Amino acid sequence: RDVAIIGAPFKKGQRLAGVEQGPRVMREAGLIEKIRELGHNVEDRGDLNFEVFKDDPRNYVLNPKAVGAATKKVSAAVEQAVRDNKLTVTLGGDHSISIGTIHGHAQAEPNLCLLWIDAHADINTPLTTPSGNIHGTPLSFLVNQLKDTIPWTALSPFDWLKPCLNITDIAFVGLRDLDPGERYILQKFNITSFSIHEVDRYGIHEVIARSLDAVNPKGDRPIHMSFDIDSVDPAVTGATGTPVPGGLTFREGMFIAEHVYRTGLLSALDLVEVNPEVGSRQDKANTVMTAVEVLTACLGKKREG
Ligand SMILES: N[C@](CCCC[B-](O)(O)O)(CCN1CCC(O)CC1)C(=O)O
Ligand SMILES: [Mn+2]
Ligand SMILES: [Mn+2]
Ligand SMILES: [Mn+2]
Repeated sequence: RDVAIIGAPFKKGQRLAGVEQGPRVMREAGLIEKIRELGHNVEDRGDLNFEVFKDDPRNYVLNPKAVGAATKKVSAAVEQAVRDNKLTVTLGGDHSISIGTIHGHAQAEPNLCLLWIDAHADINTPLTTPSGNIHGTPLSFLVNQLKDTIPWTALSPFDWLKPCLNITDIAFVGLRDLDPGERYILQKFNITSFSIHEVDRYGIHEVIARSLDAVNPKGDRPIHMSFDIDSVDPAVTGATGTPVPGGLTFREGMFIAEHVYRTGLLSALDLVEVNPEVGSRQDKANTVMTAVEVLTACLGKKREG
């Protein structure tokens, strides 16, 4: 396949500095070359430039202008790459960028299904978010069934955005830290979700197989996978903004990636929330290495020695 890499050095979906360095540190770890070594024709489309907004007062959520403008750019870039028939990889940056990656992907592939690999559901609405950080809310902006929970007129920077996902198109893997509003939404809509408890109970193969069976039963839908590095255990990936103990092992993360690659249906992929300024130097090295390994496994690298 032809692969396009898009850098989204974005941090305004949350409060910590450093997550905007994600694309740089993943490239410096040789990501592009490692993907090329797999035989792919890789086009690095560089980093998107995001407009800075001086006055960006909180309006339910933090940095609405910055996030609205940035995600609009991300959407256009991902849409173009998918239309160019590229397997499109977007490097974050915080998880708010997925408002753009999924919207853009859906313009070109309306029948997509979504795998959300994360310690968190990121489905708070602007009214339920406990932090105001948009990286905890991206799915509420995208899902048809939640469109009436968004104060669209107040959030005019998002007026370009039309919900494009059915809540039944989503499967969560790795959940272990939900807010009350999120728990309510997951239960109300009976969303397919496999927490770490289920990973322990069924094993990762069964969990990813059931996830795909739920959202792509006929194996005929393009897959969008949004991989938050904090889905993996912080002992392995401590360089991230919202670490939660008891996450996926390195091997479980790799298994998810390998299994999704083998469907042959992966169409767009996000790797987000790598923050090299959080934790120790060892945390940074481990986190960047894990991110790069997961990405190359998504693109066909096999653990066979
Ligand atoms: N659910 C959180 C975390 C979002 C993480 C976004 B990411 O993209 O990294 O998945 C808040 C989580 N929770 C709030 C209460 C605290 O005691 C513990 C953290 C939120 O701020 O919405
Ligand atoms: Mn290729
Ligand atoms: Mn997370
Ligand atoms: Mn996330």
